Amino acid sequence: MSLLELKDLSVDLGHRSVITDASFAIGEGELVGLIGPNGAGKTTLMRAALGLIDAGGYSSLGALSDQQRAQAVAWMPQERGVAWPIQVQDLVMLGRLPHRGARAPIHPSDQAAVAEAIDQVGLAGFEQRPATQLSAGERTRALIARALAQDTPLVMADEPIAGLDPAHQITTMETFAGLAAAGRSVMLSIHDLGLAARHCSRLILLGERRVVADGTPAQVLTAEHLARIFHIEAYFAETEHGPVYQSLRVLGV
Ligand SMILES: Nc1ncnc2c1ncn2[C@@H]1O[C@H](COP(=O)(O)OP(=O)(O)OP(=O)(O)O)[C@@H](O)[C@H]1O
Repeated sequence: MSLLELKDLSVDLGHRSVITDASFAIGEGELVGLIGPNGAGKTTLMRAALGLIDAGGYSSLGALSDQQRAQAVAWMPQERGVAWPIQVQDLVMLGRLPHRGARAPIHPSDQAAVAEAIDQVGLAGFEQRPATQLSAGERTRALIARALAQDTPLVMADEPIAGLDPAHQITTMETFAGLAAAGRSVMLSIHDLGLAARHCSRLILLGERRVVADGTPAQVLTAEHLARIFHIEAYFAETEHGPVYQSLRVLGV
């Protein structure tokens, strides 16, 4: 079953074409890394898929009501600001709103989902801390927890591991891989191609205003794609530790 289907999705911003004719589907059990240089259109593609900005073509999420969409997909935007001193447990509980409604009492299953999500991001003990008193990385993890607590078939996250320390980058990717193993799916934009290669089951490469490649890390992180789209040379190998990727040098410099 497709959790997201895009057909010929096209976006113009400021009278400029940003994405043309993006078509792909995300099924159950996938961890999809959306990669591409700065400005390639990763955020734009995800926001258009969610129906947050106008786009041509078709997104399967586009026709859903706000509540249906919030039950189908958890969205973690790139902005990490929390404007008021809400406690971490209450911030994460906001992820339960699509299921219980704003006025319904909190059910033990909501509390269990929140506690599990807080534990998954390593914030146990921070439940009553105001989110405004967290470090940037801790706040990012609280927002990941809010998306996890939403308990949706699909999670879409814009650079969720940016700013996290190495251990939390790995545990976050492992948490996402765990969701995929359980039949849910995650699509995240990501600049760390090493972690993308290691943890994602599939990569979608954006460049030249379109989907340039879509496949396994080995199929997408080819020398030709890296040179043409990222202007870099890199090392990539399937090893006993799994896929290993390292950017080496900028080409033409
Ligand atoms: N409101 C806007 N009006 C005009 N152009 C915009 C607008 N928002 C974004 N853009 C442009 O659209 C292009 C795609 O931006 P987008 O944020 O989707 O890229 P990205 O791949 O997510 O980049 P990054 O890796 O830097 O986060 C960029 O060239 C950007 O300058």
